[in-house]
Amino acid sequence: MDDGESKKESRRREIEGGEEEIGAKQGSICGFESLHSLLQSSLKTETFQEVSRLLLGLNCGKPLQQLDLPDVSSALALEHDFDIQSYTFQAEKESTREPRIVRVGLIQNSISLPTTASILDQKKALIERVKPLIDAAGACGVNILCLQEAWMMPFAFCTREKKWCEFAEPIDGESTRFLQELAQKFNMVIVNPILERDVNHGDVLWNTAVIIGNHGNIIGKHRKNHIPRVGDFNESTYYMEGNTGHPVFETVFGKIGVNICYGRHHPLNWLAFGLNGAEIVFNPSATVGELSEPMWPIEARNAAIANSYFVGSINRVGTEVFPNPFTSGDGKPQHADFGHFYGSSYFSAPDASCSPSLSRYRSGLLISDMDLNLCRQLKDKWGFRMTSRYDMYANTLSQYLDPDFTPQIITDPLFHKQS
Ligand SMILES: NC(=O)NCCC(=O)O
Repeated sequence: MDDGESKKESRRREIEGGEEEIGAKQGSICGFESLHSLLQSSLKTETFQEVSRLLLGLNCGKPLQQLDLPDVSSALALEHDFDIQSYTFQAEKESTREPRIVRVGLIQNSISLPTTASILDQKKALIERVKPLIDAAGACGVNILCLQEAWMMPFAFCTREKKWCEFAEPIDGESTRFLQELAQKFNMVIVNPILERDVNHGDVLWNTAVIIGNHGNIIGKHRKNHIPRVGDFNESTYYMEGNTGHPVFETVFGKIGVNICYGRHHPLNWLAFGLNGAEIVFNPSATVGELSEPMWPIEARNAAIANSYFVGSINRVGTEVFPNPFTSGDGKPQHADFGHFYGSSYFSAPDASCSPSLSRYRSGLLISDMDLNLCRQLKDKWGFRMTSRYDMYANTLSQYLDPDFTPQIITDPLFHKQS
């Protein structure tokens, strides 16, 4: 048994005998931070390589390479207890275009204070939690960074209590001002997902992503298009479906769009960002294991393939407990937490490759270099835009929207006779 194999064997024994340790790490997968680390530690090297090829795909015919990060970022990760990982997606060399390599970062985090702390203290603690992760991204030269959905608050929408509306802030509010400084300092585009208070339109609320340019300027905003009405996701009690369409923001580092959380279940939402020319679409999310975990590794990856762009998927981590128990009309006993937010942020590429995901229970920073030339290379290879038959679907959709629509069903003439 070589050294690597014996380490794996002893880890396996540790896991098999270590139920206590497993239970102690709430949110772990059999004691591991992620499915990837479980497989890596549990399988023989060659078996793991083959499993990875099938699960994560290949980029330019090779497994995804890891990036070297500066020591300062690893030191920050150690000091502030966060997961940090980095990869690089390559493209084929072209004769007429230089590579367009951009370094992209995703941040997932847990809340820092209990939900019973004062709102001001909770916000301050979240800023303090996220700051070292952004500093690490800055030290690594990240060009575009995206935070998780409504990162400046606990995901309190399960409760339906209106006191949480106090977390809302205008587009140029506290979190934007905090990030504007860092955007300028690190020459970084930052996507800031917030609960927005629209002060110019009667103080209404939205679930919004503010796009901050690398000079600290506000480039624009996008409001969540699809609002969930599933399980404890009672967000429709707080805000309505967005009214900003599918904007793509042309930044100095590339064209980006933001498909906020539940929008990832809607293929047309992904499509519209693609039609508007997005090269990277971020999916800042807040979702829990019981509800959506089997969907998580599929939907964004499928969108990246179908639309020939990169996707950065982010989910918060941890279990958030609220002062008053709630129910959500699903017959379940009243409860005071939302379930476990399973993190697992990851990148997907247009060539069907994807990165391993971040921890299932720790805050983390995922960094990836991506050559944006890969988008057009995949369009040329697969021709999805050319073969898409949009005219046919436009027709079907407009027929469907007619109140007198009848589905196009051709019934077997023998079917009714048989029954
Ligand atoms: N935040 C949010 O939209 N969550 C909905 C649940 C899901 O889409 O998995």
